[in-house]
Amino acid sequence: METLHREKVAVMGSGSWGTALAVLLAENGHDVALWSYRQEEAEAMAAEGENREFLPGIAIPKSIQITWDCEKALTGRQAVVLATPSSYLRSTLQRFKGHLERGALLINVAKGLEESTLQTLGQVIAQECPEHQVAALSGPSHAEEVSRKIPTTVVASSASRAAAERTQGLFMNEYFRVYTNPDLLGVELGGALKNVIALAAGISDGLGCGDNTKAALMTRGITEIARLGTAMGADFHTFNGLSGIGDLIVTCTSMHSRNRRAGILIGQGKSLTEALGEVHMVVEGVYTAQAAVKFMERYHVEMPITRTVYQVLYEELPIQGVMKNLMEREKKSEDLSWHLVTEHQVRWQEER
Ligand SMILES: NC(=O)C1=CN([C@@H]2O[C@H](COP(=O)(O)OP(=O)(O)OC[C@H]3O[C@@H](n4cnc5c(N)ncnc54)[C@H](OP(=O)(O)O)[C@@H]3O)[C@@H](O)[C@H]2O)C=CC1
Ligand SMILES: O=C(CO)COP(=O)(O)O
Repeated sequence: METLHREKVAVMGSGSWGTALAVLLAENGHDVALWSYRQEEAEAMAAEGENREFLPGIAIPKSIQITWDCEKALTGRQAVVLATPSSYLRSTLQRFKGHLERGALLINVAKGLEESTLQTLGQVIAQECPEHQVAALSGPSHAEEVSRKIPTTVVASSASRAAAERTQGLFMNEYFRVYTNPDLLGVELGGALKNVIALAAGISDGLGCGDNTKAALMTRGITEIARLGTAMGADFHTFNGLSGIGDLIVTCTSMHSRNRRAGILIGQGKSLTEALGEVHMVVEGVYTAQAAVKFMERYHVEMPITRTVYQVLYEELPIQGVMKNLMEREKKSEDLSWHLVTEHQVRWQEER
């Protein structure tokens, strides 16, 4: 592996993902500050050398400066990793943007959509910090595995090639392989929307359905994600990549997935509140489902799995009705190539 360019990096958010990435960046030789929004959390991590609540068993190197003081975390740092849950991204940015260094690169690692504005997280960041370049790091990557150096691949995406390549260079090492991808919108949408499909996969497991059902949910799930994504202007091919189908596979199959675990509990008959309490960590799909329903209405696309999850979470669709809802819809054609579908349909029309 080529020698790394050492940078001063701030990781803003000390949940499981922020902590795992801070450890990875420090191991890559960077000078890292890890910011927690709560003083007690920062002090506990500093005293224990570990994030016992969100990433137990992983030693936090002493070289990492753990702090709850935004100014301390950001002063002199030219790369800033945004690792808070998506619902707190805007408020966190508003709290600390005054302390950002001029020209600092902002790298979002959260996965979600802002329901109140129907913006992607990249758009939220660009709106709050218009002077800064924005990148995203996304893909199949559970913190529990990355922090144990289990081989993992992700993508670094930005409208700016230089920003994507800089992000790639910051994170890449022998167990964490980073590809670049220029389609920031597609990368963000894949990362956010797969969480709703993972809730469906969990519900299916909780209901006692089988592998056939899971395969169906994953395949039709990526189809509906791509349908919305391409309607919004994302590149169809991105959904075949790590931040699309790759992340969907890991989230729908792994016991590390909080979305899948919450889905299993709901499928077993627990209420949303009970499921969230039991999982304890952030279950992004619960919030993304609300935004996704608004997006599908705005872009006039059908997303039956996402809509069904929304109905279970917010409209009291009985859990026994989930499969009926999906299986007994009207007959359909398996529309796979969104960029070609019009051409095929025209040909079919001509054949009639
Ligand atoms: N974990 C993973 O494997 C991966 C996560 N992600 C994404 O990373 C993002 C962060 O998730 P993750 O690290 O897993 O979250 P966790 O559930 O592990 O931790 C959530 C963190 O958010 C903190 N928090 C709570 N309220 C606020 C607030 N008002 N402002 C700021 N922070 C707050 C919590 O602190 P408190 O102790 O007070 O509750 C806690 O530190 C999510 O979007 C997730 O989808 C992406 C890839 C992998
Ligand atoms: O995005 C993730 C892995 O890539 C984390 O997924 P969960 O939030 O479902 O745990």
